[in-house]
Amino acid sequence: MIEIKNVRKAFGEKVVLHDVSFKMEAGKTNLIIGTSGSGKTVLMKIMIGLMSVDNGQVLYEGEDIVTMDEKELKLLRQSVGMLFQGSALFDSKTVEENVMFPLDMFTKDNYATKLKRVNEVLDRVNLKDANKKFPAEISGGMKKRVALARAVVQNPKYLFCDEPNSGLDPQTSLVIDKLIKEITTEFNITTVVNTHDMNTVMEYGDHIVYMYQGTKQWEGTNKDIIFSKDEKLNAFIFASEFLEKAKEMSMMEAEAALRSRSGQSYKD
Ligand SMILES: Nc1ncnc2c1ncn2[C@@H]1O[C@H](COP(=O)(O)OP(=O)(O)OP(=O)(O)O)[C@@H](O)[C@H]1O
Repeated sequence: MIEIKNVRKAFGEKVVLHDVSFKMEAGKTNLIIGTSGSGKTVLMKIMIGLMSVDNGQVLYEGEDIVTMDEKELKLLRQSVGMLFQGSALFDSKTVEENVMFPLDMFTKDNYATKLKRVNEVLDRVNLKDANKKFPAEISGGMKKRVALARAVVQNPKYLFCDEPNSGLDPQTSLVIDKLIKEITTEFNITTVVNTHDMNTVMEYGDHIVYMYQGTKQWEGTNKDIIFSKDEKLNAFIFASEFLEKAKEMSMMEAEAALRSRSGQSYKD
């Protein structure tokens, strides 16, 4: 579990995070959502220890990373996997070499052991027979899967995904979301996803933190969102007519279910 407690961050006079607190639990897809400039990226960088805080704590299983030195942070980062926007693969390395990179960096395993692990994770993201291909030779969705394989190759306890669906079509996005969700549950990872994708929010939002102008405006699950009365959250989530309609329909269905449970007819 990762817990953020009373985190404040300012750049000069400008406060970009005001007293933010929340918990991200293991085995859950924890999402951070919010409009552009609301502080999601800064929050993510702080959670990974790439940016300092002015105030507050960032606790990994109760251990505050704010007070850790570089050596302790480096050790912690070995249990953290990261999936960046745009995949961030090395163009001059093959798929296999890209996925093996963290093992080359952080382990002393021999090649056969590393290759076995690489093949396991490539298999897990449904990417067999792509080992010798270069990033330029594969699709955007495949690149994301390679990047995900690389992010989990060291069996991380924590997984950070920054806009994992950026640049992908809706169907491929769903494949990536599903994989992230499955891997999170399967290996009981504390996964934190920074996303703008409403499909992800509705489908995989086990726990959602909505950021508004540097404050945590709302927190809940994808099911709670449907019934939320928070005007700022609603304006953000139901900005499209399609989602507004979906909300209305869900409300009607829920109402009908409640009425039938209490013995009333839906036509009442
Ligand atoms: N290094 C920095 N120096 C000064 N201001 C910064 C810095 N990094 C971020 N900010 C400011 O902090 C605020 C929050 O930025 P952040 O990148 O976290 O937003 P975001 O919610 O991730 O936006 P987006 O969805 O567009 O990526 C913005 O006003 C931004 O200009």
